[in-house]
Amino acid sequence: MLQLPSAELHLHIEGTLEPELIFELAERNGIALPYADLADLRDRYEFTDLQSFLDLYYSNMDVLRTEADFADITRAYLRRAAAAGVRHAEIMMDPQAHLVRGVALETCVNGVASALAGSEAEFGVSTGLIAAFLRDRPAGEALQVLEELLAMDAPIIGIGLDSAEVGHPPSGFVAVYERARAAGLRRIAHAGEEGPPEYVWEALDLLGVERIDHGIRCLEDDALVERLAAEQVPLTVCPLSNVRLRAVDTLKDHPLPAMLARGLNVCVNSDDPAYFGGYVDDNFGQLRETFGLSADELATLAANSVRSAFVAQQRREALLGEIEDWRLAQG
Ligand SMILES: Nc1ncnc2[nH]cnc12
Ligand SMILES: [Zn+2]
Repeated sequence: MLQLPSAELHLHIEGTLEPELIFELAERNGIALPYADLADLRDRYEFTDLQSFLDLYYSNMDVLRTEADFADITRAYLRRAAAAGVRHAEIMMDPQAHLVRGVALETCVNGVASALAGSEAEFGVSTGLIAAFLRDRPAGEALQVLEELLAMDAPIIGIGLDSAEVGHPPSGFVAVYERARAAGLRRIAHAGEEGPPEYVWEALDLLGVERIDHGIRCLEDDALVERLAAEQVPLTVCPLSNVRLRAVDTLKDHPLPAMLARGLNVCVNSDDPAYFGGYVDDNFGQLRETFGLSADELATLAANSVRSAFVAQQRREALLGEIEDWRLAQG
């Protein structure tokens, strides 16, 4: 296993729900699953686009009911991420996906947060929690949930924007991002995964985001590439996700090498590892195999992740030191 120290900046906690845990939680909560068995569930992990994945992702979340469920899924991710070399994780959660099912905000936030609180001691992984809003639901609902998160003093460091991208541009969420900025929160958004380069421009110019999640379609717009490179805007790229959601045909066709060649600030992430065939070490490993990346190039990708993290300077420097030690140890 490739144990490159890195920061994982693009990870949906609900996307770490492994098939075995789905069955375990269903039994614990007395829920009848619409699958005959594990094999039947696994057979459904074939996606044609983002929406075909989202349908299964939202459906499987139904097993998450109690604070303990949210704590367990988070602890399972942290254990696996630590084994993958992740030393800092900024974790998105989708509060609206739980609220619409009748699960209280406190239940999901406190469950995830309780696991994160013990993460450094238990797994050596520092963490941050990011509330992501669903762009295919009304912006007014997102603003109301943000107000509730602020009122309950939820331990979030920032906000994000995810779910079905095409037809739901960032421009609809200006008020949400303005409120987050005023509250001192960090701001990121998915853009340019399936959506056009215009959505990346909007995320930067209208929402004031500090990082772009995915951003791979920026390559269709030279002026945008120049802007992203000049400002070194972090792009949290998820190679195995892009293959499984058919944004690219195969990993060989992935634009990551082209993005690096254009001087973009790219890092590697797993997005929804339980659904896309791998955690961050699998992403690094398959990139290395496919593109013949050198230890120096892998270390650059890892250093990009640490430099792009919302983390204290002292922690950042310690992690950069670990990456340099890893690079030197590769010979
Ligand atoms: N890859 C992805 N794109 C948009 N929304 C998501 N929610 C979970 N994973 C996502
Ligand atoms: Zn994502």
